[in-house]
Amino acid sequence: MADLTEDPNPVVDVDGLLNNQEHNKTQEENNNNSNSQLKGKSAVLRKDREENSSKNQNQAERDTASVHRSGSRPQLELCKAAIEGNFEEKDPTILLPNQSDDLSYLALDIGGSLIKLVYFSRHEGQSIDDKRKKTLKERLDISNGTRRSYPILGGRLHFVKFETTKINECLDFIRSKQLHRGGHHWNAEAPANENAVIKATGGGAFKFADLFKERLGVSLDKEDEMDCLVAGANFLLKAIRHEAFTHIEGRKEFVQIDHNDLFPYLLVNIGSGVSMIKVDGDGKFQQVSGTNVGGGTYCGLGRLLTKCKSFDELLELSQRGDNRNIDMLVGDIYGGMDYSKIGLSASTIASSFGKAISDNKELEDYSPEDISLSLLRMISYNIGQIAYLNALQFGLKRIFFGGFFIRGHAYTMDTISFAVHLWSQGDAQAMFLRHEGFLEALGAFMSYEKHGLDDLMVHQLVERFPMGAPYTGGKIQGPPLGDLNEKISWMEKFVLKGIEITAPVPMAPPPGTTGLGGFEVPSSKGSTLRSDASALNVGVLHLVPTLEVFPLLSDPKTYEPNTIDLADHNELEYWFTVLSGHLPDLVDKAVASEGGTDDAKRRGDAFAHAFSAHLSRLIEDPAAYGKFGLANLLELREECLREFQFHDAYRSIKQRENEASLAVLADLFAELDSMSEETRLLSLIEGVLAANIFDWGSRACVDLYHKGTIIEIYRMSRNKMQRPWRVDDFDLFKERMLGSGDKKPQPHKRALLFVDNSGADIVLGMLPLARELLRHGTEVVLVANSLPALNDATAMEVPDIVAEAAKHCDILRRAAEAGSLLVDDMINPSDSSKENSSSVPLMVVENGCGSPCIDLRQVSSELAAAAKDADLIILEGMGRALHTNFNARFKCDALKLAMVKNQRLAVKLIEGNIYDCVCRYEPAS
Ligand SMILES: CC(C)(COP(=O)(O)O)[C@@H](O)C(=O)NCCC(=O)O
Ligand SMILES: [Mn+2]
Repeated sequence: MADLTEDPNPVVDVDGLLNNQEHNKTQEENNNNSNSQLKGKSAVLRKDREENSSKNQNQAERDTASVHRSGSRPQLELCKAAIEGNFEEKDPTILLPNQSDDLSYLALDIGGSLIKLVYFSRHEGQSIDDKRKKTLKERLDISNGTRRSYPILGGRLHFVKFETTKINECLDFIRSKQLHRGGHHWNAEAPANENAVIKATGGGAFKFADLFKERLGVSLDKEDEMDCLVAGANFLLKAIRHEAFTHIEGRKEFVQIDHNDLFPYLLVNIGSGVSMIKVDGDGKFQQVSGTNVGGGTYCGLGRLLTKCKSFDELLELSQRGDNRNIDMLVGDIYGGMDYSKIGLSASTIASSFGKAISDNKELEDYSPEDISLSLLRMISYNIGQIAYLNALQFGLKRIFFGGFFIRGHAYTMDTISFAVHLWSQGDAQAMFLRHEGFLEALGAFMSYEKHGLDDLMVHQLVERFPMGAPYTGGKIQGPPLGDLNEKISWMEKFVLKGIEITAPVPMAPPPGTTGLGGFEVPSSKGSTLRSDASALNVGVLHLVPTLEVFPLLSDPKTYEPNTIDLADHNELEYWFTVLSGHLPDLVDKAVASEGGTDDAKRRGDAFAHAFSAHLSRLIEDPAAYGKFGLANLLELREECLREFQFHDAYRSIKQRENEASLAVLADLFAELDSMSEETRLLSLIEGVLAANIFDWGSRACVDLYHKGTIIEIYRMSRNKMQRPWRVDDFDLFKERMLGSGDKKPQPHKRALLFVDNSGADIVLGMLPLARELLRHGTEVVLVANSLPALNDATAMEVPDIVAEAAKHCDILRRAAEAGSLLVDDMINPSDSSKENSSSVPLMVVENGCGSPCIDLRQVSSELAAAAKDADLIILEGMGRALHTNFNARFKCDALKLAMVKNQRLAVKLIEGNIYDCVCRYEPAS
């Protein structure tokens, strides 16, 4: 498509349709006027439409229902909420008398310095099974009863740490959440149990057993630490896609482990001492070696040598140290040169603390910082070396390191990695685990019977990062922020930091921690590798047994949803700046969607700070939340909105755009019907591409909306359509649809249409295309979001849109009836049964997500079921066809349609310009 203007970032002149007065209108005002403006102006589209406010009301109610149905967060019952105690208090307790308790289960790992908790929570009452859904289930042959129903499925796992010295806080936390009530009974209805038992491991399970009995009335059921360690590691490595990562020269790289090819491996657990365990399977392991030089040695020697009191203090010191002042390096021996013959660089440590032999200095003459770093490296290096030698001896390909010594500390991991690399001559790699600190607690949790956790597969787990969680994996801290008010006041306390991070200043790519093969000084890293900054965040694990891998992916193993890799620092920098720039507008929309009340404003501010804090955290460490692409970032924004109870920020915009578009739909149908089949197909695809311009997530488009009404912009966009598009496989698609010459091809059996935005996009773009497919005898399934994201149409909203559209079109009406879409709104129920049989059905399914993009490894079971008979998929919009899935290959024919509404993406992806279009057709592979 040609540029809308010559300027790649244009202010678009809508074909001279607008007068100056109109230029100043907002989109909302314009849309309200759209009906009258249409009259007589458009040759294509002409129709008045009555106001239908009762329908809007209906829609709003459905939206709310939608949130309850598949909302990914609990709804807080704030009625009669009250602050307990003094309002001026720093962290007042907020009582929520009407909040029903979550069902929760708990396991503990009580170590010498930290208590780790893993607990489960389930929120009830999330499913409404309406008539439409039931019919759909029958049609798609989705059964309910086959899954083994364990109590744990369908909830969340939370990971929390406390310092052991603050065990009272931990007990208060358990009590406040009633985590001790569930015990091992898995029964929500069970009354508080006199003989309740909590699974626990670690020395503290013995030491604090009486305290737990006294304070909470529960007994600790002690589990063996090593059993727990291995069970936790096995679960994580099998169930979390990117649990393991390498850490080389300051760079984390996530490793996808094939869970069928996990065993055997070496697990190195670095606590006070070090255990090395050969793991051969679930519950199958043996300790093969170890060393007494471990975390305790670092702490003990460090304390004697530096007067530091704690492990964290020591680590902090090491950040500012320079081990060259105390270690003897290869260069010291070789006059500054590398010992290249055996591959040792000048900066490699030849002898830890070796300089002290000849320096003729006393302990006080060395800085505690340098001592701490030398010690840390000495111990890490030694552990890495011994681990590798054991892996070699037992023929183990993989070595995973865990234990409290590591704590996500960059230099520790780099040093271990260096040792493994050096001594294996590059054959072996050290790997670390994101949930490293929680292995034993998770293992203790696994030791409850019949939890169902080990039946869960990778695609049934979704990790989310609600506020409060971001720091639980890094700095040790207390309870996560459980309720909304707590979160808001926490965010308010961060206002200063928030201002600082509203416009994140991207940093240069982090320099290597060690330099090539050696040990450079950490001071060169400035703040980029603070010990807490480099720690990985541990989110909340949502266990969603209904998620499935999309069955039409050619190769799910190699499938990567994200097109843009945020590991590329330039990309990260760009997209962070863009998303920060969107924030003020988004907050305005969100607050307005909730009536602009003071409460909504307060939540809006908190949301802005929370999302900025996420951005800031990710700028600091792009790997902090695991492997994170642009699609994850866009989803994080939606999740963050939901967290602050903005369930549908674009609700009214969507409604207005739907109405304006539906008003002209009949005319569009009439015009399309007057065309030849070939012209019509082209016009339909053009229509989809043109209408994809209605995207409230694109800065450029939003600026555009101030310039005209929906219909004006739609017409302008259509008029500018010029083939060839930047990616133009239309002819190929046409041939598949219409054949060439006299040969009529077999129509597709079933098409899945992944719809995108509300308004013109779905009404004037995708619905007419769906209608054409139906006309060809192809069943059509409209696939829409489960939860709102920007102005995307949701699966709850689409049936009403279809019902409205069906009023203007027999094809749609019959197909919708055949697909039982009109069960609630049957236009003429009496004649439906006969026609049902003669029409292919039109159906709607939810996709299982609430994001502008889609990761096809985790889709709803109804979409997976609908996919089984599908031989065509159409992915529409930038989020689903470009940001994600642009490179995805499918087992069936696939059409990817989108307008590129971002200049940088256009350059990067298609070497084109903003508003260029993509029509990529890929026959079944
Ligand atoms: C969020 C989106 C992917 C939604 O696009 P859509 O899928 O609706 O076509 C898109 O608006 C986007 O990439 N925005 C980037 C930010 C910008 O250009 O302002
Ligand atoms: Mn969209």
